[in-house]
Amino acid sequence: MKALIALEDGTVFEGRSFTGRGEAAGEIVFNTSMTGYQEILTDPSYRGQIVTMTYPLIGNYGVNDEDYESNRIQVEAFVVREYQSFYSNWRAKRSLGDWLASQGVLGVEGVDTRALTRRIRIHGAMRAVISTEDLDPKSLVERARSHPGLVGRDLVQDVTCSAPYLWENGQQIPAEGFRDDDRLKVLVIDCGLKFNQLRLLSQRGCQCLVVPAHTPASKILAYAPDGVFFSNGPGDPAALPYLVQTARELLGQKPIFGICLGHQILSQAFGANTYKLKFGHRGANQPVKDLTTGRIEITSQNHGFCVDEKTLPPEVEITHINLNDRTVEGVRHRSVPAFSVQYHPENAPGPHDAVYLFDRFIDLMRQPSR
Ligand SMILES: NC(=O)CC[C@H](N)C(=O)O
Repeated sequence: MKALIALEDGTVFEGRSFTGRGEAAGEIVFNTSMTGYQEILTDPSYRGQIVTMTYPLIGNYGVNDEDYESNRIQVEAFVVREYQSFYSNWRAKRSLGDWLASQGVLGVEGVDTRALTRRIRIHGAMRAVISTEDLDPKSLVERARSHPGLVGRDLVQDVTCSAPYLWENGQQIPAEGFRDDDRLKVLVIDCGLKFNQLRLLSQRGCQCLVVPAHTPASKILAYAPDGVFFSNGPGDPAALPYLVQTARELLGQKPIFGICLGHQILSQAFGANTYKLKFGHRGANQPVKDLTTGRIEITSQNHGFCVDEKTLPPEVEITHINLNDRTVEGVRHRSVPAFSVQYHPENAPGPHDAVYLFDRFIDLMRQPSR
């Protein structure tokens, strides 16, 4: 079935749906990972976005029961060069196409994804509409132009959990507080988190209580955690003043670790601003330098906004930079226990180079003064 993708700059690409009829709108972005589509599709940070993969062959290892990063497919639609319905992997349970269709998410193949990616790289991430229903290019371009886009939108409220839960043995268990045991208690603020963050904290002996993004600092402190973690999440970090306020109130009270959107929230609590990158960083081989050790790490990334280096106050140190474009990838406060990174050390999908950051957080929580 024919499908069209119309961008706000008037460009129209043609492809074929491999999931039946459908239509979606959002910001169109590209991801350069060669594998990991199951984790990418379930990453809540992609809410509001149509994702295209630069790797040309997608679907050949199917979809399994383990590699979910949240409870549903989060992207608005998925665009590939060549979809492979014949899959082969010992863990696979279903095809990518069946899985997308079962959740009503449009998948389109046969698209010139090199041209599409080049367009986004040159002109920036754009609003787009993708459809099998409306095949009139003019009307689709008009509709892409009237889409609200991401800037100024709080998408966290669409993806955060509705009630607190404990993460125990890979299960989400509704809970009103921590269990009384010897494990370190990590209060996780769910801005659209990826499950691998919980898996890695649990593997390191932490008990994780996940709470909705609107939970105020007073309530967070009443849970008496050993540390607070701000997760990744979708949309514009500048549209989340309530989360910035929470982080500000927690600074100096508890050790804090933030990932991606969590890093952007923490940086704003430090007094910095964020801005939108032209086309963002999305992939599994972004080079980052840890300025505190001199080590280079290859990282997994997915973000379209960034912390403005010029607005960071002197009491905050830049700990990591991106070696492709020198943008800020990590910060830490010089006097209170709070640090964060713009990339995804939970590595799902992606290389494990940055997993040491979870150990840094644990060390911070274990320091006797706290
Ligand atoms: N993965 C994330 O947390 C993304 C953060 C934010 N939505 C951005 O695009 O920059």
